[in-house]
Amino acid sequence: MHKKIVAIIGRPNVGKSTLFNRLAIRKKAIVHDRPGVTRDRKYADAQIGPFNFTVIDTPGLEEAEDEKLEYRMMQQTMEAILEADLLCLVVDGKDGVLPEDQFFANFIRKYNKKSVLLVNKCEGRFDFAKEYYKLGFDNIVPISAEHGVGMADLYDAITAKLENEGGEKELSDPIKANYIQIVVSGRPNAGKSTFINSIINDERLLTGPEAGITRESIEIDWLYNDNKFKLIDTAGLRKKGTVTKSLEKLSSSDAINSIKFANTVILMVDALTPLEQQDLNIANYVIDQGRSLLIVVNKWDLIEKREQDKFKEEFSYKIETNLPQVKGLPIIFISALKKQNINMVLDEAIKTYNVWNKKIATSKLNDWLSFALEQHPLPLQKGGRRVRIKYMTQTKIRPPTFKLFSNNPEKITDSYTRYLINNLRAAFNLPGVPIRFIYTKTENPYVKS
Ligand SMILES: Nc1nc2c(ncn2[C@@H]2O[C@H](COP(=O)(O)OP(=O)(O)OP(=O)(O)O)[C@@H](O)[C@H]2O)c(=O)[nH]1
Ligand SMILES: Nc1nc2c(ncn2[C@@H]2O[C@H](COP(=O)(O)OP(=O)(O)OP(=O)(O)O)[C@@H](O)[C@H]2O)c(=O)[nH]1
Repeated sequence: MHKKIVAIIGRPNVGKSTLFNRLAIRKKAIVHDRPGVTRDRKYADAQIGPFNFTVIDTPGLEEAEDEKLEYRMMQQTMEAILEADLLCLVVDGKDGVLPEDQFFANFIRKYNKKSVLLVNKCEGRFDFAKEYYKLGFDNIVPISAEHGVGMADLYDAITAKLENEGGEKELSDPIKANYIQIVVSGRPNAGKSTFINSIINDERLLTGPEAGITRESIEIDWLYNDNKFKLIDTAGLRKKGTVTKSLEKLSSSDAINSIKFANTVILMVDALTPLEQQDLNIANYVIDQGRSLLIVVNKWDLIEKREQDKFKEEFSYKIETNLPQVKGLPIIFISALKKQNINMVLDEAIKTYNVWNKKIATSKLNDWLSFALEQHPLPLQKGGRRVRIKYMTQTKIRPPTFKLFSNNPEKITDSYTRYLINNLRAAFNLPGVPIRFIYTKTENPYVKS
C-alpha cells in the first residue's frame, strides 16, 4: 500500500508553501510574500498528528496562456492533481472568495478527486467561512498555516477523506482512541509536573523550584472512575519578546504541538503570579485551536485564608473580561503539593470534555433560534430590508460548530454573533468551550427580505 499523497493547490500567495513547511517532516519550501515563488512541484514526507503521508507543494495556479511560464507552472499543478489521493485547495481567508477561487474550484472538480477546502490566514477568527460554501466543497477547514491553527481539524478532514484506504495511520491513534487527552500547560514553575504526580500518587515526573525542568511533553495513562485519561505534562511556556510576536516563538514547540491535538487543555496558573499576559496568550491559543479549556489556579496553600474569597472574585472577573469568547470557563483552585482539590480538576475535565463533544438536535436549535431572533431582532438595513437567519444546524463537534443560513450573511455584525453565541451557550449549557458559527448565504423565495 503506497503512502497517501496530498497535493496542496491554490492561487499564488495564499500560503501553500507555508502549509507545506508545517506538514513536511524535513524538506522545506521557501516562503515569500511575492506571488509565484514556487515554480516546480515539491515533495516531502509529511505528518499530521499520527498520520504519515506524502505532501506535494505546487506552483500557484493562474489562468494562463500557452508557452508562458504560468502555463508551465499550471502543467506542474495538473501533474500533482493527477498523482494525488487528496487535493487541498487553499484560499486566502483575508481576501474572501475571488473569481479565481471559483475558477479553480470548478477546475479541480473535473478531476473527480477527493478534496477539501482550506481557508488559510484565519488566525484569531471563527466566522471564517461565511462565503466559502459557494465554492461547493463539503468539507471546509479554517486554518492558519503560519501560526499552526486548525491542525487538529485538518487532521480530521484528511483522515476522514482517506479513511478505509489503508493509509499509514498507526493503530494506536491517540486522537481517535477512546480516552481523554488532557494537556497540562502553563508558564514555567506553575506546578504542572507536581500536579500530575499528585494525580498518580507517584513522584514520576521531575519537579523542582528551578523554572524549565520539563523539556518535552511526557504522556502518562491514567484510569479515573472508569475514564481513561492520557495526561500530558508539557514544558513551561515562557514569554519571548513582545506579546504581539508570533506564538511560534514561545519557547517550546513540543508543548504547542501537544496543545494542538489535545482534547482538554488545563492552563495551570501560579497563584503567586496570577494571570500574566502569557497566561492569556496560552489561553487564547488553546481557544483558537478549538480545544476545550480549564483554568487551574495552583499553590492555593500559599494564599492566606482571609484573602481567598477576594482573590477568587477578582480572578474570575479578570478571566471573564479577558476571555469573553468562552464565557463560563471552569476555574478550579488547588494545591498540587498538598493534594487539595485534585480530583475536582479531573471531574471538571470530564464535564468540559462532554460539553466539547455535545451534539444538539437540529429541531431544538431552530426552536431556540426563532426565540433568540425574536428577543433581539436583527437590525433593519437601509431601505427597510431586514437581514434574516432562517435556519441552523450543528455541523461538527469538538468544538461545537454551527452552520447558519442567512439571506445576507455579510450584514450580520460581530456583536450580533456574540449575542447569539452567548445566548446559545446559556440555553444549551455549553460553558467554557469555543463555539464556532459559520454563516452561509441562502435564497428562499418564500421569505421576503
Ligand atoms: N496572516 C497569515 N499569513 C500567512 C499565513 N500563511 C502564509 N502567510 C503569508 O502569506 C504569504 C505567502 O505565503 P506562501 O506560503 O509563500 O504562499 P504560496 O501560496 O506558497 O505562494 P506561491 O509560491 O506564490 O504560490 C507569506 O507572506 C506568508 O507569510 C497565515 O496563516 N496567516
Ligand atoms: N506551595 C506550593 N508549591 C508548589 C505547588 N505545586 C508545585 N509547587 C512547587 O513549585 C515548584 C515548581 O513545580 P513543578 O511541578 O516543577 O512546576 P512545572 O510547572 O512542572 O515547571 P516547569 O517544568 O519548569 O515548567 C516546585 O518547587 C514545587 O514544589 C503547590 O501547590 N504549593
